Amino acid sequence: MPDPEPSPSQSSLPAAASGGRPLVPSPPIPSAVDVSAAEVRTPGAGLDRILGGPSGLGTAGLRLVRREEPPTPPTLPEPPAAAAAAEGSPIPGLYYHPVAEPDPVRVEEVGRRIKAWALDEVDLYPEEWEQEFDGFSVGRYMVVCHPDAPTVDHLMLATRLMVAENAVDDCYCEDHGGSPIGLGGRLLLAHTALDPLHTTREYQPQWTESLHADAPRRAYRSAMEYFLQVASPSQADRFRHDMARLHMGYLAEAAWAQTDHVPEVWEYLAMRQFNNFRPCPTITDSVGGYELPADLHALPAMQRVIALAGNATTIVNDLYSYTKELASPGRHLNLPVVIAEREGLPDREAYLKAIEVHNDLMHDFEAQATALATACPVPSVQRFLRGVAVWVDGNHHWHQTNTYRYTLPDFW
Ligand SMILES: CC(C)=CCC/C(C)=C(\C)COP(=O)(O)OP(=O)(O)O
Ligand SMILES: [Mg+2]
Repeated sequence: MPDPEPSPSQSSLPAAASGGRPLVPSPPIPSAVDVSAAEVRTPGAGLDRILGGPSGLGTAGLRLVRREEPPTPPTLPEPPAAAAAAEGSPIPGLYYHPVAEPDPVRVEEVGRRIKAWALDEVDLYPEEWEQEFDGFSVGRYMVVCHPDAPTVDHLMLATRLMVAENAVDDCYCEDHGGSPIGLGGRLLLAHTALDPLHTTREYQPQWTESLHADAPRRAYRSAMEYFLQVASPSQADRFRHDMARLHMGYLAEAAWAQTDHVPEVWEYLAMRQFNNFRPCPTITDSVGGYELPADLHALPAMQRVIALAGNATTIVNDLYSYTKELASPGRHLNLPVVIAEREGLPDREAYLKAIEVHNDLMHDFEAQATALATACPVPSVQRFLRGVAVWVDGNHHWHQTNTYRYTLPDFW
């Protein structure tokens, strides 16, 4: 992967590991000073065991202190007057953190390279979809979500995967030929582009050929091939697991659409925990050029932080895409729509309640992340938590400023 690297005018993270200040005025990870002990689950005994390392005969070399530490990230920039420059308005009452504008040099380079990949390497879309592809502004999205990526090559890992994930959603599930009918089969076969089929010599070639059969599979296959050049086996496996979660969420949404079923609010939230941005923030270490070890990623406290972060980012999408989804054919479920239907609230009240749900998720995410960062003073954990928090903030920024795609309802 060649990298004519534009000099980043923005980079960050983690405040703790770099000794610098955070790029965004976001939660004080890893300082837990403002979190009441009653609100936060203490990371459990599993953490003590991992931090202590194995204790049996001959295990001294396996202790946590022997882990390779993440590289020190680049120097932090001056905080810009970013929010003022951003297009689009934030949702009134939404709890979020403003971020620095993404480095325009990186945005342009990622935008140039992703278009070349889409057109020349995976033949992603027909000419008529070009405006929509450009309007998605995936370069801006990924640069703002990964300010600590050491190179544009690293950013491209996230960018290709983001485009591929959206191609699957659009072409298999939603408004570019998607349908709930037959979705399970399509998703499973596409999933094999991430998690390969191991079969007999007779059938292997047909499977290999199938990975070129449509744009979603070409995109998944290629994006994963690049990702595997950088990700460790456990990072790759983490990603596959998160993608399986995502596909399960798509299937539940589709099943409800097929029978025009509106789930209860908690059931909708359960579906949306799977049909979720989670696979994007959880590659923050691969994109940052370091690794959160598998046993630390698997900690229940880390899993809770990741789930809360993913849920907050995804409800942000429900809120910003509300009018787009109301205008789409049929009934498109999102949190305000489900609250209105299931709790008998007027649209505006339901929307305002959905904002509160989002804000509660954000506060809980920050409290749990702070508690974990305090309990687990390991540089890769600190940096990963910071990376997830910045992804959450960058995701909000992209939704707020993507006025090509999203418009706020007239509720204020
Ligand atoms: C990038 C990625 C992993 C996406 C998976 C789930 C997904 C498509 C979203 C969380 C976005 O939700 P939605 O389909 O409602 O998107 P738009 O509102 O149409 O932008
Ligand atoms: Mg949406």
